[in-house]
Amino acid sequence: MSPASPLKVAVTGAAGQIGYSLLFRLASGALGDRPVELRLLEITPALKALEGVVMELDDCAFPTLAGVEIGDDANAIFDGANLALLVGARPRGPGMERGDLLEANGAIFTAQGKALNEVAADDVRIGVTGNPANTNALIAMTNAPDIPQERFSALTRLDHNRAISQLAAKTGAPVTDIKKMTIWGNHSATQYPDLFHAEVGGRNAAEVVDDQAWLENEFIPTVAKRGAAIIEARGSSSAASAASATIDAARDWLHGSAADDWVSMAVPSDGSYGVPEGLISSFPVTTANGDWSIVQGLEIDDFSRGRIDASTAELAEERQAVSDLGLI
Ligand SMILES: NC(=O)c1ccc[n+]([C@@H]2O[C@H](COP(=O)([O-])OP(=O)(O)OC[C@H]3O[C@@H](n4cnc5c(N)ncnc54)[C@H](O)[C@@H]3O)[C@@H](O)[C@H]2O)c1
Ligand SMILES: O=C(O)C[C@H](O)C(=O)O
Repeated sequence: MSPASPLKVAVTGAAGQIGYSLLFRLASGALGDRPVELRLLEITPALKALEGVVMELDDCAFPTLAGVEIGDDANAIFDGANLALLVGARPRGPGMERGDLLEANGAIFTAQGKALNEVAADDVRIGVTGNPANTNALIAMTNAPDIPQERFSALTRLDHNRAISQLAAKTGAPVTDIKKMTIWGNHSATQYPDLFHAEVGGRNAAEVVDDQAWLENEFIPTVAKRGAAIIEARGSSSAASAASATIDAARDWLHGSAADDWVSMAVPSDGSYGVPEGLISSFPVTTANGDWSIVQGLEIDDFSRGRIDASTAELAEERQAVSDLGLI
């Protein structure tokens, strides 16, 4: 493919809340100057609403938008996709955990994994935002045996960004001074936002904060339960911030992370840091040339070990549950 040809970006759930923010960012150049062709998948009853969103996209006259195709057939929409952002899924409501969505959303990712396997471009990268994101990514990956496993990831960048923001507020540092944040494990209440390897202005974040009680009783729960707090406040789940994190993750995956930093991505484990192989778990990663690699050699103390193990145990339970449902 020549560099000037449009990047074909497939987005599922395009008529939903996240879609309403995400599409306009993608179309206006958030992934770079290369024109994008949007390929938007929805369920049949939502196509009319999606037509309205496309009218709005047209009305923006974005120079970087090379075309838009919409439809309810995954095999047609994913055809030739270089990037697939799997957002479409039922969101949780008040009082639900993300794991409650496993059965409802599992079937979607089985079918979409199969369709991607059939028709996506050879260089496709697949980012899963729809919840429960890690296990949905596992389902899609397992149902797409011809696509290399490292092309699948699930979104923990929103948690990563939330953690940066909370640490910035605590220390008074600008977000640009905060580096090497890590989210480990599942995009769920068991996730482990790790300050022991993060830096504030080049200094170790846990030492700068020097307050284990804040770290345990405020920082970790605030980040891990932020999704629920937003649902409680807004009456519906995070949308613009989720779209923004989806863009951050895709941009860094395609174009590379900063030399002095790393990002959090949920990727298939190779057994690093004792995370069982094959689980899609969040790790600190660097990205370059469209590939990610897990940052190696970090020391994990007993506190962090316990937190990582708890979240990966939940991922193993989710894997068992979807296996029992015949989805993988
Ligand atoms: N990983 C994260 O950080 C994160 C953050 C926020 C939200 N989410 C999740 O993202 C998902 C979408 O959230 P939302 O607020 O946009 O929800 P929404 O209900 O507003 O939109 C979801 C859209 O998906 C569509 N859809 C359903 N089944 C589909 C299918 N088989 N194919 C294509 N489209 C389909 C629906 O018609 C709907 O338009 C939810 O699962 C939510 O929990 C994840
Ligand atoms: O919490 C949710 O259900 C939505 C999303 O995963 C979030 O973290 O905001």
